[in-house]
Amino acid sequence: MATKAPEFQATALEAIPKIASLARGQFRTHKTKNLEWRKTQLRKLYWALEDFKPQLVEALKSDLGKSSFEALLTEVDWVKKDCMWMLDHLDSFAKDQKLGSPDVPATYSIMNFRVKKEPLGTVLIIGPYNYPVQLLLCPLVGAIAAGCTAVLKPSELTPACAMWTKELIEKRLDSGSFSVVNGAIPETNALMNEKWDKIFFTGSAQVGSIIAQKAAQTLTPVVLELGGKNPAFITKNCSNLALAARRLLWGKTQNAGQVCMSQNYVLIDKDLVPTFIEFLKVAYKDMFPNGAKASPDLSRIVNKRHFQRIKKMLDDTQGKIVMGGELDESELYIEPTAVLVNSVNDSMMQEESFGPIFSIYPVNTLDEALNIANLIHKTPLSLFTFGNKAENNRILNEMTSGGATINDGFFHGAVNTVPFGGVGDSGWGAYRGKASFDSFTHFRTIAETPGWAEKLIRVRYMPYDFKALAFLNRLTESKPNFDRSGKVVKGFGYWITFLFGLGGKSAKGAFLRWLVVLVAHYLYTNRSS
Ligand SMILES: NC(=O)C1=CN([C@@H]2O[C@H](COP(=O)(O)OP(=O)(O)OC[C@H]3O[C@@H](n4cnc5c(N)ncnc54)[C@H](O)[C@@H]3O)[C@@H](O)[C@H]2O)C=CC1
Ligand SMILES: CC1=C(/C=C/C(C)=C/C=C/C(C)=C/C=C/C=C(C)/C=C/C=C(C)/C=C/C=C(\C)C(=O)O)C(C)(C)CCC1
Repeated sequence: MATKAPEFQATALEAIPKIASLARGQFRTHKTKNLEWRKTQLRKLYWALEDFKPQLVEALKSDLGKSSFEALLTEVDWVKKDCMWMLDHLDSFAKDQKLGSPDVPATYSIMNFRVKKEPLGTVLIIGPYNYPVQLLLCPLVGAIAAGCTAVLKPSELTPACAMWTKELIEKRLDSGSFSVVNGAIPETNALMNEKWDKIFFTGSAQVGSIIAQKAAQTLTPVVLELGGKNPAFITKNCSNLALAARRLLWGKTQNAGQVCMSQNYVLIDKDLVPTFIEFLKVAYKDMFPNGAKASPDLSRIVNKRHFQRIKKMLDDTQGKIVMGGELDESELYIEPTAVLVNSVNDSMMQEESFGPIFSIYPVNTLDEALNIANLIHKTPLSLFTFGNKAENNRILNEMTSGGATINDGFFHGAVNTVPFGGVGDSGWGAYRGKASFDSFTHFRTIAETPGWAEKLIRVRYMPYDFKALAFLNRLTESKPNFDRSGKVVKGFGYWITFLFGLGGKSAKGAFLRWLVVLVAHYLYTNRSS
């Protein structure tokens, strides 16, 4: 039986410097460098999540109206899987990486170049409200794996989750190495006044910019996982419009569309619009046979402020609601809603939805769709394509995004082991899978110069000797196979490479090469003078 979450309590401002200093002190003991120590923390986190599961599921219900199905699939079990995956791969990630060819030229191979994976140090992780467990604790898995100590700042908008997270981290993980500071802007500002070795921020672009500016003052590196106005493209060659409608509706129903990577708007060939709307309604009926409000699966909007923000987008639109449209503030309920619009300046195109609503914008051509999408937001977090192969490739080629899914809603972000991150103003850096480990790791290059090699490498010392330099260059410089206009020159080297590439590495290939050599030799020796 789950107990009710402790009442939300912000961490005392004067305690924050001590918490940060303790985490820094714990890092300086060097215990986190030990892989077994890190694994123990990951194992403890796994079991803490398992043991606090009922509390977290209930907290997600009370903070966001999240169903227990989603609470498990996308939050608690998600992070548990992350712990297990990291435990399985940590040894190989943390191992020194020997550097050889092509990184190290053969002439320097005696220096035993290698890359040592070092923890960055003590890091700050700031989380958003929409997936309060997953988006706070997955970065933590990366930080623990890399050997960092960490202070976490959950969103104050999900207070029950914030309080349980504090309890599970501080009761179960190494004391002082991992702490949770609860609170809002003053507490985050107090944290930002401390020196960190990295700040991992997930949230809005507006706050991300504040964090990045403050971090820049102390040259602290930041990862920013931000939002975006994400487009979906449906072309006239879309092979299954019903499936496109169903899958895009999914993107706006999970967590009531409070998913930073779900679509904001759909650019669709104008001839397909009426059928697409019909298919959306069919998919809606399938998912919510008794209406969305009665569904036990649909989350609620996190609070009145966000409810009003989403409602304003609907109030301000000049478009026509073609699916959904019901709102009930007393329940923070917003029905999955599609709005047919005809202007890029419409509120439904210009604002980030971050809720269960999206717009449909009819276009005449794919060129027009690409122009509009690039105009609305050039570097969104995601994009989705529903066209034929050539069109999908064209969209991916002509518009960038943090990640992308072909033929579905946000599936590229629905697997916990592949890298996830934004581009440009939708985010800096990536995590999940190995990227989580890398994100908190310093890749430190080490060289080791043997004493016996002194004579070989003395060219570097003064007084400089140009003859020795010329000799070194002969050994290390490669000749360009291109001329000043950038064209590849097919000289002797090219034909030799071509010849040796003929037929690949097989015996047949070797036979072919010798055949060419013999024929060339025969032709040369028997040429008419
Ligand atoms: N790329 C990604 O992985 C994700 C991005 N997001 C984005 O996050 C936003 C929604 O999440 P929110 O929690 O509302 O984001 P938010 O930016 O309002 O808050 C995020 C965190 O920053 C803190 N914060 C808020 N205002 C601050 C200030 N002035 N100074 C310092 N700290 C401050 C909050 O306490 C919270 O912990 C959306 O824009 C969404 O697109 C959300 C989830 C995932
Ligand atoms: C079981 C067998 C098979 C395979 C079955 C398959 C492929 C099942 C697929 C299940 C699917 C589609 C599950 C969908 C899961 C969606 C998830 C986990 C969504 C997660 C969303 C998240 C984490 C959201 C994050 C939000 C973020 C970051 C944000 O707001 O920014 C075979 C292979 C067919 C064989 C037989 C058995």
